Amino acid sequence: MEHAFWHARWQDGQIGFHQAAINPWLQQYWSRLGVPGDTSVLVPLCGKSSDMLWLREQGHGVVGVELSDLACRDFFVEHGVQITPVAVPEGHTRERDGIKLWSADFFALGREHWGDVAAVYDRAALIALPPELRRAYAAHLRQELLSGVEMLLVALEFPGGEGPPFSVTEAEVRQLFEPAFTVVRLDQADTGAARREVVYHLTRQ
Ligand SMILES: C[S@@+](CC[C@H](N)C(=O)[O-])C[C@H]1O[C@@H](n2cnc3c(N)ncnc32)[C@H](O)[C@@H]1O
Repeated sequence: MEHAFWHARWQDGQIGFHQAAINPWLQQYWSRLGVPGDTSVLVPLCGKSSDMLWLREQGHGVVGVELSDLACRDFFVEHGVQITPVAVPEGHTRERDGIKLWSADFFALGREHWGDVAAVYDRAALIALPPELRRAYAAHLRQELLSGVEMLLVALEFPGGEGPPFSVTEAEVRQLFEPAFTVVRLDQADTGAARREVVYHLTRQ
């Protein structure tokens, strides 16, 4: 998926993927991961997700990575915070009250940028990427995450169709992440139009 595609989506306000409400799977299953509250959580391809605020409220530091500078700006502005972005070689950063957003290509950042994280929260990140980038995404996480890092992954399954979003089955999740990660399917729910959300708990081995 070209960067220009996502920049255009944000520019034109075509962000139907954005949810104003906190994700119910996050609220239901986060505690199952057993991540201590004073640790940091990486949120890849974060958009302007309010889920980051919820994670912060649980005591976590939050590091979000998002291609669109508009999205990063809007996240803070919509929560009443004006921040001057800091230019860095990879893009820009904005940081306030334990939430740091990088407007940068996720694949250009690694552990040296996002620091020590105990967990990853993926809602609509993996499924936003076409097949070759899904492989690159899983490989990048495998490369950059230390043993013991937990991950909550919300995927979507549906027959056929052109993405994004893309349908990502359990078989593909396992193919992408095992054996470097253990993969436990936690739950699922039909969301209408033959779509099913499936939530997984992964642990980096
Ligand atoms: C489907 S949206 C999901 C956003 C967010 N996770 C949510 O739940 O609202 C996917 C996001 O990934 C961003 N994105 C796509 N490719 C990216 C990349 N290579 N690096 C960082 N962000 C990227 C897009 O700009 C878009 O905001």
